Amino acid sequence: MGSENHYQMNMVKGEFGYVLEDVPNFTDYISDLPTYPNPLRSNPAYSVVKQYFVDIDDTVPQKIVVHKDTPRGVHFRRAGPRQKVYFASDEVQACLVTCGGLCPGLNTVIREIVHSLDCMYGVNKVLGINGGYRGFYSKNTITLTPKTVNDIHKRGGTILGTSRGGHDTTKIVDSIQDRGINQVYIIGGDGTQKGAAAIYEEIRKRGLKVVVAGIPKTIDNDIPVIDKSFGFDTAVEEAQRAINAAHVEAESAENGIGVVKLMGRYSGFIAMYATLASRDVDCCLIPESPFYLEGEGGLFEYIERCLKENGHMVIVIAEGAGQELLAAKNEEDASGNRLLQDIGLWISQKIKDHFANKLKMLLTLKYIDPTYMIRAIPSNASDSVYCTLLAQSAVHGAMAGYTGFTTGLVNGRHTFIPFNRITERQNKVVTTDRMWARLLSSTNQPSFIGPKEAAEIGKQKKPTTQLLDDEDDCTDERAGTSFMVTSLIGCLSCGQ
Ligand SMILES: Nc1ncnc2c1ncn2[C@@H]1O[C@H](COP(=O)(O)OP(=O)(O)O)[C@@H](O)[C@H]1O
Ligand SMILES: O=P(O)(O)OC[C@H]1O[C@](O)(COP(=O)(O)O)[C@@H](O)[C@@H]1O
Ligand SMILES: [Mg+2]
Repeated sequence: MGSENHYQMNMVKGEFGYVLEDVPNFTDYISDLPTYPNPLRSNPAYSVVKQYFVDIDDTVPQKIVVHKDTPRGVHFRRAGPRQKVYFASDEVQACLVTCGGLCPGLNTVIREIVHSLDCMYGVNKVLGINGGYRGFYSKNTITLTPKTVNDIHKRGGTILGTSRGGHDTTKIVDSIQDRGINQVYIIGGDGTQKGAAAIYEEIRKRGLKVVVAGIPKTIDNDIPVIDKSFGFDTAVEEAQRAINAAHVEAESAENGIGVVKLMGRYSGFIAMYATLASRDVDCCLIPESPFYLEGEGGLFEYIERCLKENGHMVIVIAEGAGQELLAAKNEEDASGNRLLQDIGLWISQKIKDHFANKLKMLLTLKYIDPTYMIRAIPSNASDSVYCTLLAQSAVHGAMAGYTGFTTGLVNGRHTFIPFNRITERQNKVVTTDRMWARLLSSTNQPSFIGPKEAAEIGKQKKPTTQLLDDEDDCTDERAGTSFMVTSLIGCLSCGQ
């Protein structure tokens, strides 16, 4: 076994190409810390469970489809309770913060962290940071108890409030130190996890016994490595209501077109899965698949054909799709995310103009943008269970002295993932994978790829049985996953 230590990740190499991308632990930078038996040993609910504690050597492979001669590949540390913990119950002062855009399930995660700390580890000092990162140094905290958070999972949004921008590492860590906080739970997306990594690094530089644990939140499902993010199922489900409405409107009019814009700044997962689930959608446009309007194989030609054949059609468009067709806005939000133009409005106008002016064809187009209605609802049943497990994993990891990690589901198993793995790239729909092919075959829409490009892609294609070794690689089975979308159609990221 060889090992390399970095601030954000400990890399352990074993036989047959085994690699463990391990998360940091207090023991990496603080010596002689006392440990305590895990209080769960005497918890009546859990003490009867056989093998309740996770073995120190348990790891989860990122790639689970293998050939007999393929290297074992990258593994992540399995989440779950450990025999020993690094905190006495009354020593813990925890805090929670939610950052970035809203997502169904935020309140569920908050509730479950507070409840897990209390019921599993006897921890009852938990603070809520108000209004995202800037709340650490500019707002009062709120006390969170099992009683005060008991019903919050039934509400959308976050009881703590959230914000973009305002990340000031020094001020945040000063505030953590001043308040005597030693467990920081940070719930947020890619930007938030980058901020969490910076906080962890500063804490480590100062040599503090303070855990930084991330819980990945992204309604767009744009965080890599994990099977999927909480709130995603809920968003796909809620999007059905908008698509149904668009379909009803379109079907009821002569040459009716329903256009629905769904979230997805850089990744079209919600649009793709909402389309696959609905079966009423005739065209799905996502950021990863550029499209064009005019000419052979273009969108206008396809719309004309749909209207001739069916008398109506439904188009789903992700908010980040086709941005290259619009004049760039060159504006950013407070977190540095590029502000997008309203592609739904733009495309609706283009379609109307084309059919009125060029084809002299009468059509009725209705445009629906349900973005904030979808984001604001509470998590559905499947996401709520997922939120609970993520929260419990974060608490188990923190109590066991792990830090600088994000909890996440990898191949249906809960794991601790180093921050840099989560923040180094974005998860995107791979349009050369099977899931996008399934979508194209279900809608019958054009691929918007010219014959020349298709030939190029064909040339690049690896043999179908070859296992992919690149980082976008994914696996066929989501072992043990009972989630609606994943278990029905396969892996969210690669479409297998
Ligand atoms: N590179 C970064 N370094 C430190 N903090 C960041 C970084 N990017 C974003 N943040 C902070 O993370 C928070 C949330 O980021 P944002 O991009 O709005 O949402 P999300 O986390 O959902 O992607 C903001 O407070 C922002 O200032
Ligand atoms: O209007 P806001 O709050 O800036 O949010 C809009 C953005 O939020 C999102 O829902 C996701 O944002 P996050 O980066 O916070 O996860 C995007 O789909 C959308 O572009
Ligand atoms: Mg983001």
